[in-house]
Amino acid sequence: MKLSVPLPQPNHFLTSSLQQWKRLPGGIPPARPGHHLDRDRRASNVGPITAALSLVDSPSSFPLYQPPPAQESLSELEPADPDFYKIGYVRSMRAYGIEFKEGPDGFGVYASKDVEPLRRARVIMEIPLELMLTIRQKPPWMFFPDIVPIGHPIFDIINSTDPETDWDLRMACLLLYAFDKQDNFWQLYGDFLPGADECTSLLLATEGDLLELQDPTLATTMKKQQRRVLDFWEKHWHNGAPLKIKRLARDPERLTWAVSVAQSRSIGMQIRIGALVQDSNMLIPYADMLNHSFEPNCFLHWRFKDRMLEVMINAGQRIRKGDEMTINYLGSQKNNMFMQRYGFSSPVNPWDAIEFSGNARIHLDSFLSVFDIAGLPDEYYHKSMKRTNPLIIVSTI
Ligand SMILES: C[S@@+](CC[C@H](N)C(=O)[O-])C[C@H]1O[C@@H](n2cnc3c(N)ncnc32)[C@H](O)[C@@H]1O
Repeated sequence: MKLSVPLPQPNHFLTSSLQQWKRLPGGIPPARPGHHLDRDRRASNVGPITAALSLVDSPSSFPLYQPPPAQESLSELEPADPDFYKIGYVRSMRAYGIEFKEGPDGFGVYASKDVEPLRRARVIMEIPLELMLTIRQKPPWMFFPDIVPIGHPIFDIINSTDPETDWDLRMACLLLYAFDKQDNFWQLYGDFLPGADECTSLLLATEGDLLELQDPTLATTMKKQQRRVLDFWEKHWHNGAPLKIKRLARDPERLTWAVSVAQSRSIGMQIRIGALVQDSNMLIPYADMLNHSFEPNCFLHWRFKDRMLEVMINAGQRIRKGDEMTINYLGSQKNNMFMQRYGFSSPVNPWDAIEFSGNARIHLDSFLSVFDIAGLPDEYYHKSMKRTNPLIIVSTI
């Protein structure tokens, strides 16, 4: 009999280090301890990046966030210049009524005020395209913003990847390149990303950790994935590689960390740039702080007209101050898929089924109620079939 039941959550990866994170005034995530880059040095290099945090309690002193002098409401947003990226103008990220802080699942996004249910979805974050790392899913590879110059050797490395399977390697290359590129926003944002010791991704797990999963199939899959990343590093980061490649990932651990960030924080999305609709992989700063729920109160929406990613509260959703804002990462996937990509599983995953050796597939809920298993958390007993919340709604405006 083959059982597929929720795996234990590997929160031990997170808990010890998370205790050290302190909330700054204004609810802005502080830089994580032990981050790999020198924040002060980079802060002095990066001039034009700002984040407008309307409705957040109070401004933070962290240089990444320079709130505007006056508070703005949604109706007062200035129209965006459609050519902003051509002229190099960097727009701000804006947040409304939320704060970023530490919670049981690492950093998360929390409501800083009550929100009454509205008939229409309501914006809580706006993130402009030029702050994201975006790469087209099919060749010819295109990047937004166009940070990789054609002649740069990282472009050849990206070009060598398998278009079908290696989106995460491409994104990791782009991320490492962005960290290295002078004045790039990601040099600052890197301080907000979890370090290798904080990331729950199983790509970073030791052999012993993988054995503890008690899921040989998942352990084998993860070992193959670790090998794939290592092979990629050995192929491109060899002794003869140019210095500008070598310094991006001096050791394989650095590349593995970047791939785990790519896997656990990026999303696939269809965006329209000009007349072209592009399937893209995107790392979206600030939105990547949203944790997962099977009953999310938010969703992501791409606003075509000014190339903004909006995080929106579901229409009709009541929010209480302090509630965590969540999205559904994968829709109707089982826990092994969540474990594989994000390094966590959920005891309330409505899509996890118990498989028997015959043809029968019994939903976990039915199994638990039929056999009246006692002593399990209440969450196991929920009966309602969850609706699938689409992660992204692409506007047709
Ligand atoms: C996109 S990031 C979200 C922000 C992250 N919590 C942080 O500290 O930066 C995804 C990671 O958050 C954690 N996470 C998100 N949702 C979770 C959940 N429902 N249960 C446990 N961990 C979760 C996992 O470590 C996952 O790999």
